[in-house]
Amino acid sequence: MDEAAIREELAALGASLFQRGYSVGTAGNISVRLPDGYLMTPTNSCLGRLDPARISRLDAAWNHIGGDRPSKEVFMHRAVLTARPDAGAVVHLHSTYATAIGCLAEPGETAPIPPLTPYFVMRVGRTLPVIRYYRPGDAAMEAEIHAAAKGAKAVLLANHGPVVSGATLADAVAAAEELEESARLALLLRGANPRLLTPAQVEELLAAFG
Ligand SMILES: O=C(O)[C@@H](O)C(=O)COP(=O)(O)O
Ligand SMILES: [Zn+2]
Repeated sequence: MDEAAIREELAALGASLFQRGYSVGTAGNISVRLPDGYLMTPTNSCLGRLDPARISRLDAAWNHIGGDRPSKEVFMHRAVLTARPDAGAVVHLHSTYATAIGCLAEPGETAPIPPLTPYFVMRVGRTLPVIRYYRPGDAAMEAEIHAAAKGAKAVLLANHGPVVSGATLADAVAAAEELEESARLALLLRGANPRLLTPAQVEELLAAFG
């Protein structure tokens, strides 16, 4: 896919997330890896109304070289995309249920959402490290997210929201949606002692789809 097509896809998927309530106002940001740099949603932009031509362009060293000023979360996205060379995109949301889990979980926890359904394991994996609270845009978050993302497709920022990677932009968006629905299920079933997938069932899924 050429850059123009990726810009169009980014705007279309941002709008889709926004229209279905995964993002409200100007919350959230998305980045996509290119052969010679990155695309990133502009700071203070609404995911529902992205103009493909104004999406921020960064070079391979993460310098802003075109489009509107990039998201203040460059450090967050750089942390994941440098930790995971196979990742092609990163989606950060303030989606309600995942963020609620991020307000309940303790920083350092690695599985704040239990393995309730196969698709969560297939899309997000076995672990979802909880990163301690940092002010949005704080460069200090980069090292902790980078270390955690080496072993996890997604991380959960305490009192802030999820950061999800995928091989492609479509994969990252699908994983972010699945994470949100799994968080919703987990909260719905909180205290109800639901049956979880067994470790052997999780292993089987990871071997087949991980
Ligand atoms: O929570 C925040 O402030 C940011 O993480 C965010 O979601 C939106 O920031 P920008 O991408 O800079 O608009
Ligand atoms: Zn945010």
